[in-house]
Amino acid sequence: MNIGIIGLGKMGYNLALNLKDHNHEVTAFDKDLDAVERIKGEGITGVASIEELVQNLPKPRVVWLMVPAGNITEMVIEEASKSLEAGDILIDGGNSNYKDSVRRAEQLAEKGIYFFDCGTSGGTEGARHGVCIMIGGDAEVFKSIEPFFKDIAVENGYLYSGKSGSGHFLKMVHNGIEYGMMQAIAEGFEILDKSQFDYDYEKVAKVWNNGSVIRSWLMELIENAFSKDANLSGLKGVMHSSGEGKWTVETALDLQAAAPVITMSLLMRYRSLEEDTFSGKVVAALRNEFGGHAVEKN
Ligand SMILES: O=C(O)[C@H](O)[C@@H](O)[C@H](O)[C@H](O)COP(=O)(O)O
Repeated sequence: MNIGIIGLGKMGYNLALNLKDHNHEVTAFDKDLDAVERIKGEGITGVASIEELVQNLPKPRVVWLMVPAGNITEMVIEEASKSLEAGDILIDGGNSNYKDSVRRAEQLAEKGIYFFDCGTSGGTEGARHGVCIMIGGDAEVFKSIEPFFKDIAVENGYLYSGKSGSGHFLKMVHNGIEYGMMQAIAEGFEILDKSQFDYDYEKVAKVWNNGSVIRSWLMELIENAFSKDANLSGLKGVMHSSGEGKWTVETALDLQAAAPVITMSLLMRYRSLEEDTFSGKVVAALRNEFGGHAVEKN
């Protein structure tokens, strides 16, 4: 089958190769023309514009976006929708906010274009060799593109989750869970690190990965990280976030769903971005005022 890929970053590039491995005819575009040149070297058709990509595909066209969520996705969809026609299919495989996906599906439907919001998990390795995908959009049209998902996903690794928005909503909650799981693992190692015992963290992660209740891919990844840097001393404990955790917490609040673990793990990420905090100074000052407790000064 034919498919166009827009966005040849780490995820898009690997997805394009994964699709090609499964004998799909891939046409690829990225504004970084070096990436286009590189993928041509892999035997994939590379083009110099979105318009050319659309023209290169047989109708009804299937175009998969793999670009950063937010403004870039918005601009690329606007650009692609100028060339796409009624009956064509646009898949957003990025981490878009589900509310944007609901709106985009409605706007594109006015032109007869089918939009699928597609949460893609598994990192770059997953994109290359077997991904996990959650897909929202038209149930009937989904059947026509299901072979793509079946081919590039791991076994049982794709789900048609329902109407537009449901794919990105599911991915958002998945990422919220990811925040909480990572934070719990991190806190466990923090306690070990502050204890009187002298643990080898790589070995700890390894033993936990063999038969324990908390064995997991995340534990394997941290085992791997400890194997490269035994105490992670080369890293700063600064935890950035790209929005999905925040949206999960906002959604939980809107729905009055109690989600303390995910919420706290998001707040820990924000806290990690600051060297010192004003709130900390305020509490220190209050303790000093009412109890004469010691403060540390700059
Ligand atoms: O399932 C996945 O493969 C991940 O969830 C991925 O999609 C995520 O976007 C990034 O790992 C960063 O997310 P944060 O920047 O929010 O931590």
